[in-house]
Amino acid sequence: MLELDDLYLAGISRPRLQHINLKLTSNQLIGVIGANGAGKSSLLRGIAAVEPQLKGHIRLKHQDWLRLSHRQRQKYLGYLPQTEAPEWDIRIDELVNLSAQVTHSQLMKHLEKYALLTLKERRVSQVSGGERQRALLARATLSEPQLLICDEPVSGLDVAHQLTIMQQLHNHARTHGLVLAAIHDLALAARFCDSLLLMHNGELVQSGEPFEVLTEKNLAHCFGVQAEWFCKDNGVGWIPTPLQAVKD
Ligand SMILES: Nc1ncnc2c1ncn2[C@@H]1O[C@H](COP(=O)(O)OP(=O)(O)OP(=O)(O)O)[C@@H](O)[C@H]1O
Repeated sequence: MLELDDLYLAGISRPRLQHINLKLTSNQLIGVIGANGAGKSSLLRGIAAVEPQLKGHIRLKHQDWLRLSHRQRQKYLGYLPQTEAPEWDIRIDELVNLSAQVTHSQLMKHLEKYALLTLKERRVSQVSGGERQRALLARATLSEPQLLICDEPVSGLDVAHQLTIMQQLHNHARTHGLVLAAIHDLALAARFCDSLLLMHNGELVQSGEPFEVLTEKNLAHCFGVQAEWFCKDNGVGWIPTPLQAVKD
């Protein structure tokens, strides 16, 4: 469904993205992982076509994605940037329905799915950071996009909402297409994602099933930690330890 061919994005001291080649099939939830500054947002912004300096080729369903008009891309794309502070202090239901413009009953159903029904009449300035994050994700998914790109969709959410949102992203992938999400919580990524893309210094170090990627070697090289993993029922957890002693 999505093909990335030699993506490159220049940076200040080093390229933000280099030599990114990848083919992704539909109906998958793909987690993009890596340490701070690894290039996760750069990759997602590049695919969302909001990085004008990006070099290389992207094909979505065999179409030259970067050459489509903004309007043509909007038919396929839902994008939740890393930090989006809404420009207008509008009501939550207006914010969610800003781009898709669905019917009242469709909107209510969607607000319920994202636990926003009781907040729908509040203004953006009258909700918490996590509630606003849920509203922005609800906005990105309202048109049921075939390509959904979310930059840290669960950062700042409480644990119950993290689990709900990860399950919804998984369901979205199965029903509508491809979902790419940058995720810092590796246990959540391992539990819900079909595949992981591990970024380091602007390069794609490895892609594959979660525990093919979350190896001792990769965790040490890309995150500077060693890890002990444990699985119970359908949950996955880990205890990371820094490789270098923390200085006082
Ligand atoms: N506009 C920019 N111009 C030049 N370099 C940038 C720009 N934005 C980010 N960078 C640099 O590009 C590299 C990758 O940044 P990016 O935001 O993609 O990382 P990330 O993996 O998403 O990190 P984080 O987990 O901290 O959000 C970093 O070294 C960063 O300092």
